[in-house]
Amino acid sequence: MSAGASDTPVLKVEHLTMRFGGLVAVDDVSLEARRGEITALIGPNGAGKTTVFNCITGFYKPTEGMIILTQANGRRYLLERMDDHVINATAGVARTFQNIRLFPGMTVLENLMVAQHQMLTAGPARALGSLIGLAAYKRAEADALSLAIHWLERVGLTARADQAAGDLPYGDQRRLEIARAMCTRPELLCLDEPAAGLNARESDELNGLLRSICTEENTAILLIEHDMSVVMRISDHVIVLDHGSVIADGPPDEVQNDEHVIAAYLGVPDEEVAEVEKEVGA
Ligand SMILES: Nc1ncnc2c1ncn2[C@@H]1O[C@H](COP(=O)(O)OP(=O)(O)OP(=O)(O)O)[C@@H](O)[C@H]1O
Repeated sequence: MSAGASDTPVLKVEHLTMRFGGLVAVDDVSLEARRGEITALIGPNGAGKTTVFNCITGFYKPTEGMIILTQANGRRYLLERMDDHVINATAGVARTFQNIRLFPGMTVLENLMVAQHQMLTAGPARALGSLIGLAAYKRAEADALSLAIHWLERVGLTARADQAAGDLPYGDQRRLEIARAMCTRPELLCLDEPAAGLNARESDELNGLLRSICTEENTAILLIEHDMSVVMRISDHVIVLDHGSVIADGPPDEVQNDEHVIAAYLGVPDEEVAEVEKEVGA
C-alpha cells in the first residue's frame, strides 16, 4: 500500500448489481479504492466497467448493493441514494468520460472556473451570496482562480490559459479534463479511459500526472483503461470484470498472470488457456 493511504477505503462497493430488463450488466460486484492509490478496473468490451462507473457517479441507480464513500474527515455517504450533482459537490467524486466533455467554446481557464462555480453555487446560501456579492463569495472566487492557476501549472497548460479549449491538441484536452476534475478537490477521481488516443509521450506524461495526484493530493483514483501497458505501469491494484462479475482482484503482476483473466481476454474457456497460450507463444 502507498504511504499515506488510510485503513478505511475511500470507496467501498458492496454487492453491486445492475440489471437492464433481463440483462445483468453488473452482477454482485464488490470492490474498494484507497486514498493515495490507483485502482484499475479492466475487462473485455461489455464486461460492465462503465456501468460500475455510472452507478458510483449517480448516472444509474443500482438495482441492488451499497456504494460507500468515506471522506478524509471521516464523513460517510451512501452514493446509491444520492443524485449525481450531489455526489460530485458534496461527497467529492469527480469523473472524466471516454469522450472528452469540455466546454469547447470557453477558454482553458474558464473551463476550470466553471467547474468550481458549479461547486460554489451547489448550496442555497452560496447561491444567494453570488447574487448579492458578499465578501465571502468574492473570497471564494479569488480562491477558485488561484486553484485554477495551480492546476493549469500542474498540467502544463499555463501558456494556453486564454485559448479556446476546443482548439487544444487532443492530449492537452485530456489533461485539461483531469485539471477540471481536480479543481473540485475530489476525494475520489474516476477516469474513463484517460489514455485513449494518446501517443507514447502523452501517455507517459499522463502516467506521471496521475501518480503525482495520488502522492501529492492523496486522492483515490479509480480508472477504466484498455491500454494494458498503462494499467500495469501505474496501478497499485487491478480489478478484472468479465460478464458483469469480478474474476480477479490483486496487484498488477498477479492479475496479469491469472488464467481466468487470460481466458477472458482471449475469449476461451479456462481449461483451454494453456493450449492457446502455447499457440500464441505467450
Ligand atoms: N443503459 C443501458 N441499457 C441497456 N443495456 C446497457 C445499458 N448500459 C450498458 N448496457 C449493457 O450492459 C453491458 C455492460 O456494458 P458496459 O458499457 O458497462 O461495459 P464496458 O465494460 O464498459 O464495455 P466497453 O469496454 O466496451 O466500454 C453491455 O451488455 C451493455 O450493452
